[in-house]
Amino acid sequence: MSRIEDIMLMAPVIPVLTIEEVAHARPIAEALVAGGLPVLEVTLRTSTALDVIREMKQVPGAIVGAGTVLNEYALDDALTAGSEFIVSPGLTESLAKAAIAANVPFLPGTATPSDIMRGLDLGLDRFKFFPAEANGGIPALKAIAAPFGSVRFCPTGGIRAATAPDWLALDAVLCCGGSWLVPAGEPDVAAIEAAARAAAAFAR
Ligand SMILES: O=C(O)C(=O)C[C@H](O)[C@H](O)COP(=O)(O)O
Repeated sequence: MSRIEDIMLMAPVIPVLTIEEVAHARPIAEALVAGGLPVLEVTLRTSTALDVIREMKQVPGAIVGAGTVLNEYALDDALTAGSEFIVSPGLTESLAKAAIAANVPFLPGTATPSDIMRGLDLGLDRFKFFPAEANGGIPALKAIAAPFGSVRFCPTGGIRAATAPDWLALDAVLCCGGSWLVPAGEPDVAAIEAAARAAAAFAR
């Protein structure tokens, strides 16, 4: 089993976190881990993201990765901050080769059969399906995955608590990602833990 698959199987949902305030990092990570979601994707969409990764890594049980990794430079920054896995919205050969060379679990985004074939050529077979809902939702992933029997996905983008179980019911889906667990603003840790607990209980 690849190491990215190990991470994908740790919980049914990977919270996608865009956090502005470094002070929010630990309480949010603690609430998610307490609720049963240890795998945390911190998007590199804020100037604070690398510090957020460093803070979250202090939380026992958290497996902290970087999302929105767009190129090799962002990959280097993410690894220096201690990211334990790397997520990208897309798949470029330069980023994929750098991630493989760095020996870090890597989940690149795919939206089409050609994306998947480029990934397979590079030796990858676990992908994000992004943007999951806007790209046609469950019927699209079913159709796109059909020719690729052993490929597995983490759909992300537009998925919410009410729709995640339907995605998780697909054979091609190992887990799904989403930002719904942690709304923007001052964190309500009780609500985050409750949302995590509900998500952690989703069957797959
Ligand atoms: O930043 C990235 O690397 C992305 O690929 C985008 C995120 O995965 C989605 O924005 C999450 O989608 P929502 O759950 O609909 O908010």
